[in-house]
Amino acid sequence: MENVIEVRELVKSFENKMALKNVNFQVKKGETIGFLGPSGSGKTTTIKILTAQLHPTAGEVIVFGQPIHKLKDPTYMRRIGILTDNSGLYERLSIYDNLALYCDLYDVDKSRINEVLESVNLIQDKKKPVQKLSKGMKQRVTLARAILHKPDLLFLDEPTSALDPVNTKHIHAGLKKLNQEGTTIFLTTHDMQEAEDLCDRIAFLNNGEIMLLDTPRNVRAQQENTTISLLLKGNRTVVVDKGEEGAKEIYQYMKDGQILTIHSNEPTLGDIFVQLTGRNL
Ligand SMILES: Nc1ncnc2c1ncn2[C@@H]1O[C@H](COP(=O)(O)OP(=O)(O)OP(=O)(O)O)[C@@H](O)[C@H]1O
Repeated sequence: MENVIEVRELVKSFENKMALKNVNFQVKKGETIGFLGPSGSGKTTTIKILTAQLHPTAGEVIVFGQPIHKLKDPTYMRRIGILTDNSGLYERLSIYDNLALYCDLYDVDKSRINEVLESVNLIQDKKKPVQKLSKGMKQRVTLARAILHKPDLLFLDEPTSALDPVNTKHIHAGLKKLNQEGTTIFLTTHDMQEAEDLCDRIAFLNNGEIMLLDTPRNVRAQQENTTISLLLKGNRTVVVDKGEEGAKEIYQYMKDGQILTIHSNEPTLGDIFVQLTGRNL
């Protein structure tokens, strides 16, 4: 399948700080890929390079089959949507009018505005001026703006960082729909659950290096889940190893009719990140 993004040996240095160190990855058309990492690991720098807001120090970055500097060309810019925390919204204009300006810029029919406002749960608020909105609402307006023109490639820098669980769910549903309609999505997040819900593949980024890049299922499968929890009569929980000794213990409890439930203790993606990097997200 066609690669929408190709990154080879990417390096980015700021003065004496190396923010990205020999980063390599590809993103296929129609994929949703997530970059996960703690603060300062290089997530935003990666997005800024991929959207031609920053120059790489070294390496090759290809988007839509073209070297990155070509992205400044309006033909390519139209194919991209970007959500960052730098909103650039017009504070005195209403939500609707902010989006209407973008419709003119991107040559999009204004009927699309209500559609995107539904998908970010803001249809009731469309007449409100941006300056009266909460942080989470502003984040949803910038997301609406990023998807207004149904981009082929959407970059989302922590898309739900300011949102409550209800709106997060709403946004996730909207993003899945957009992805099903063909938009390739590149997102960054601190949130493991978000990565699992949305991403076909996830990259663990630590100190500017990709430690692991795979499907959430394969990432989990690489780690041994070493224990099994047994809930016994009398509300007692026992944790046993998955080896022969554990099997003997389980057999004994079963024989004695003690076991109420059994479940294996799968590590979460968060646990795996800590195992790999020694750092929390
Ligand atoms: N313009 C800049 N000048 C100097 N250093 C920078 C600049 N931008 C980023 N850095 C440094 O590069 C590293 C990576 O930063 P980046 O913003 O990409 O991290 P991040 O993973 O997005 O973090 P966060 O989750 O906090 O947004 C950090 O050490 C940061 O201080």
